[in-house]
Amino acid sequence: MLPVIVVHGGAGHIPRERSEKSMSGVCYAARAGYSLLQGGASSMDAVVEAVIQMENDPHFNAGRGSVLNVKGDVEMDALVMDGKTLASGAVSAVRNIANPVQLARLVMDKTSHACLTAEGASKFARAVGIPEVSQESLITEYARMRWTKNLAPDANPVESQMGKMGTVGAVAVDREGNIACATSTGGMLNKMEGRVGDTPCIGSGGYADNQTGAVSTTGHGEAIMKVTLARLILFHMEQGQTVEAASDVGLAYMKSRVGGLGGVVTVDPQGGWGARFNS
Ligand SMILES: NC(=O)C[C@H](N)C(=O)O
Repeated sequence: MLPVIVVHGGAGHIPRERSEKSMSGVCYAARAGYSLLQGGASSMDAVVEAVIQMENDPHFNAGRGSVLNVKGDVEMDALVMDGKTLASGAVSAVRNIANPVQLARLVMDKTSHACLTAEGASKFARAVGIPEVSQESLITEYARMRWTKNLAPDANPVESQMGKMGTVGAVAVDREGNIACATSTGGMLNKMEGRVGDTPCIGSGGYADNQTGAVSTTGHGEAIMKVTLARLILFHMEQGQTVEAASDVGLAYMKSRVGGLGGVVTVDPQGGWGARFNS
């Protein structure tokens, strides 16, 4: 079958001066993943490659460019899931690495666990030879500026969170019909130290199942977790809804039930795809 990849760079408000760079960043990532798929690579290889490209791009809230926590530090979450075996790997609250999605994949491939967190994740990264990078190298001037602005007494927390939804993710179906998802984020601006969002939690930040499809989510993590948004959308697809309808129903439920805003990219096993948001 013809392979498909769909990527997202978050569903928040993008300031006009950053929109061109965000657009070219997602296009570049989609092309990088798609050229692997065209060469016969697996959907897992493709989604990881696409997400690495966006983690390396400072215009997104993932890897370099991540938002800062309350202490002004970067702590990142990432997830991968393989729809053939339902294997998954994740890292949460991890520091000092450039590509958390790569580490999430190694958790899946090289451990018997589904998620490693904080210092344990860093130790694992060292053990498998992932180079350590300085916190400074992950922090952009823009992230620092938003953090400082958010500390001001007249800051508008709703406005500043909406600007911070540039989590990245991808879903893909390869030539063999295997499906995968990957999601990576710096989380929410000003989050508490150690806060873990939806992104590394299977069913919330993403889900992939060859029998139904795959979803990668972005938005307010605490709301996404309340409704397990990715799995909820796949449930509606199992009930016969199209990719787009199921995505809209899931997002609408999150909004009406818990007031949550966000966005998703979704694929089905036939290569049908959707990119929907309510933010
Ligand atoms: N930008 C985002 O999508 C944030 C992410 N979902 C989180 O809550 O950590």
